[in-house]
Amino acid sequence: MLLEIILIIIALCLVFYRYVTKNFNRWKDVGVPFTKGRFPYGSHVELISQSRHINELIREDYDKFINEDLHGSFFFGKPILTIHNMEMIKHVLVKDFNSFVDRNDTNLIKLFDGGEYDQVWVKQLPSLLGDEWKDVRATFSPIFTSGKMKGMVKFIRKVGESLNMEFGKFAESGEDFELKEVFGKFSLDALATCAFGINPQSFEDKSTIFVKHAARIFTMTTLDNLKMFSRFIPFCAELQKFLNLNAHKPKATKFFRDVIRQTIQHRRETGERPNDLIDLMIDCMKTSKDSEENNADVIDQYEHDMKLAHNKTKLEFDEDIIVSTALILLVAGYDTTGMTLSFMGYYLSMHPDLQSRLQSEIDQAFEKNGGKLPEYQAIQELPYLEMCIMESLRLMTPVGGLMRVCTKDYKFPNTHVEVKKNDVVIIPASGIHQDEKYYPNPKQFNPENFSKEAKQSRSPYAFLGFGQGPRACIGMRFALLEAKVAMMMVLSNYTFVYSQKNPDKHVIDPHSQLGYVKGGLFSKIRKRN
Ligand code: HEM
Repeated sequence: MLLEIILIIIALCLVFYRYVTKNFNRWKDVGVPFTKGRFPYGSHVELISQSRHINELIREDYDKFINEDLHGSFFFGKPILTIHNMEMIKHVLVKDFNSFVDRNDTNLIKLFDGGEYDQVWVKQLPSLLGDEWKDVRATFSPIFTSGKMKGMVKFIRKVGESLNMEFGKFAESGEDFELKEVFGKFSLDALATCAFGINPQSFEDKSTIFVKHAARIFTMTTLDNLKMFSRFIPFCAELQKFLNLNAHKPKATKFFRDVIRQTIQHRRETGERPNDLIDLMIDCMKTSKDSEENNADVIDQYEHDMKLAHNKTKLEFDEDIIVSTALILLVAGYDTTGMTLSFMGYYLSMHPDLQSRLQSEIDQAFEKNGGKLPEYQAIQELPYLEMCIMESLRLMTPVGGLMRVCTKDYKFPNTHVEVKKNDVVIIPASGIHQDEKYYPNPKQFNPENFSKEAKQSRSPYAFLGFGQGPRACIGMRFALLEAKVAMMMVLSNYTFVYSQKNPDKHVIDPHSQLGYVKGGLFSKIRKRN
């Protein structure tokens, strides 16, 4: 009996070994340069051991193959194709988008698919597939038109006042402070106010239940990783779903689901309508006129590329789609925006001359509006402010690699390169953003990289901070508005001053979901005269 058991275990191990390694010759066979795969993790054990951040690995691999059009690697047994060539990137993200609609393949989606609370995550925009994604994206895109964003300024300004009060305390004490701790609170409160109808008041009290559950959502423990990756083991995902087991922070997920359901119910019962993102989402569920609004809003090539040509197949969703969407707006927007503001504060503290140029632009805008924060349109007309935000995003890119899955076999035009259905394609944003072909002195903070002339002189696909094409960041306008309002309110009153507490060398914290700096980024702040 013992012998039979040992033989069965050996046979299972061999099957598993074969299952993982069966594609390890894939890139060699088609003549694509690649990083070798090793059993069981693929090309980068650091991703499993969590000793390096993916953004750094993407950048290093890009540099290793910098003169190539593309390179291959493996994640566990999955072949990954990383594309460097701008024309090929354009095909994946925009021109032949219909062959690369999804961000996950049906296997990767298993990571999210479990019990009742995991379902909230499976239904989210970033994970949805094919036509279902198109339906949801087309339904909710209208909430981010510039017309709708105008109405958000009042909510963001209110949270900006708390941000200024917090900075006032640091200016008085002269203390060094960690930038993301402060900007994170701003970003959380701004998003929660707009997407959940609740101001968590993070500046006043760190221990509110909303803040605690949000902190849990943004933390990934080793146990979380184990639960999630266990779903790669054959039949494990199906079993967990059958047993209603949840891998994605069920307590916090339940909390947010209940909050949003209660808010929707309250609005329905009372007719209250502050016109925040929740109201706009509820409206979107009722109307199908979104495409007209989108068209009216197209302003440049980026927006043009982002347009999704799709006739919705399913106009009615249940309320859970609002729950999932509100939660993903919080998750996708919180850290990205908090980090971007932190990087910007850090770079401005390092470059007092650039900071004072930005302050002059902002001061003039306030003066023109009688000392008050300008209206939406005037905020959009501050070029240097946007240049500084984009340059911060270029140098410290929160989403270091854009992911697409090939949804039908595809051959890149005028090349011999073919990708098969279910192959994963990565666009290495963190590598491209530091390539001197596109950005001279790429390690230097230089907002001039985003002057009109500089932008015209390089491919539009050389900047991928918000992604590109129909699957680009849906919240870009909201994020930029949030960042602009925050910086205008802060810089009109205060000046960032470089802190000696900053690390000499930036290492990206492998435990941060997006690429934030290990140990944090510090600044001091001084009240302006
Ligand atoms: C500076 C802040 C932000 C940055 C840098 C950022 C960046 C990105 C990037 C790179 C993507 C992937 C795009 C692609 O694959 O082509 C993305 C997707 C997404 N972002 Fe953002 N984002 C930010 C803020 C926000 C905000 C504030 C929201 C919501 C209000 C948001 C919601 C989303 C959603 C829902 C997706 C998935 C879109 C889809 O799959 O259709 N993001 N974001």
